[in-house]
Amino acid sequence: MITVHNLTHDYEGKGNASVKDVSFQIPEGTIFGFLGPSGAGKSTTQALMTGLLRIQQGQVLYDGTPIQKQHQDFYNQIGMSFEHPNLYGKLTGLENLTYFAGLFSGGTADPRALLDAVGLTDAAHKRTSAYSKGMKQRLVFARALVNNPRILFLDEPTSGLDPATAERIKQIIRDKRDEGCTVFLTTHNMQIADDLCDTVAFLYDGAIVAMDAPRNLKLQYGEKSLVVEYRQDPTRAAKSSGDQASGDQASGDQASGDQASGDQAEGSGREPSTDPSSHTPAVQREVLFPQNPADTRRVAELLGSGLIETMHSQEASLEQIFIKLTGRGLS
Ligand SMILES: Nc1ncnc2c1ncn2[C@@H]1O[C@H](COP(=O)(O)OP(=O)(O)OP(=O)(O)O)[C@@H](O)[C@H]1O
Repeated sequence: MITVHNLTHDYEGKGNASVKDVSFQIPEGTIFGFLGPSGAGKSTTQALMTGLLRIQQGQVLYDGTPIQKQHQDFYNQIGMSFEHPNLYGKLTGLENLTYFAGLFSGGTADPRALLDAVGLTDAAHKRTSAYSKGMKQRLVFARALVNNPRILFLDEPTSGLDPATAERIKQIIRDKRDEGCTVFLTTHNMQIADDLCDTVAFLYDGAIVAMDAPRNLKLQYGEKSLVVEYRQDPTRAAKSSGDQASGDQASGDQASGDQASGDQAEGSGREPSTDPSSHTPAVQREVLFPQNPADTRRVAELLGSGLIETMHSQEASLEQIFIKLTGRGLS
């Protein structure tokens, strides 16, 4: 269990603290997401938790023991990956990992297996100065795992990665958690947090403004919305079906109009989404909030129109909740 208790840090001692009375607990074998915009105090908190910064006020305890009293062996048990890769550019990926593994006194993971896990086998013998940003990012992530850590500190582990690679890294993080590793993950990315974290804390201007499981935050602060897809134009719909009933072909204008908008519509639902040859009218999409009286009237109106194609409820995203609580987004 990691316990952070009333942590406050003022770099310049001028009363404008970067971290303000921050407290949380992270049970073993869980993923804790620390979310906040740039300058919120995430890195400062992480530096205090890992002993990189001296604690001025408050406590950081690992299984009840303050970090200041941890034995040197404590550092054999933690892994850290930073957003900005710090690698030896003249060494290959494999050499970087092998060198790093040699710094730990406990058992370490096989560097080749780690390279394989993050998709860098083919680049194992390439100097890291020639790696792309994403490759460096993956190597730094692999390096954080080299000492089979019990606690992982991850800073934006998937930023700049393509979706498939990001998914691969996310799965490794989940696997580590399932093996009992405790993960402290700092990010701006609410989707990653939602996908991975057991608990998230929203940090804003040095203070925690909300903290809970993503699902609970959505239940507590999130406003559900209704996504309604409906046929756009009843007169066109009537005309079109009338034409069909009478055996007429649609006019050139009608057909080309549907074609143009139908092309835009594939998958989005915002624009017409029909086969132009079917004469089915265009489909529009609206997001409505039932707690808003005007939106409730609109839902009733659409229901009464008989034009609705689909309707489903949608949960608020963590990003929307963060904006609701702080008045600003994460980027
Ligand atoms: N060494 C330092 N000296 C003085 N102020 C600092 C120092 N490091 C950070 N700060 C200030 O502390 C505040 C929090 O910074 P911190 O780097 O912890 O934020 P962050 O949430 O990690 O931001 P980012 O997402 O951009 O990394 C900022 O106002 C920053 O300017």
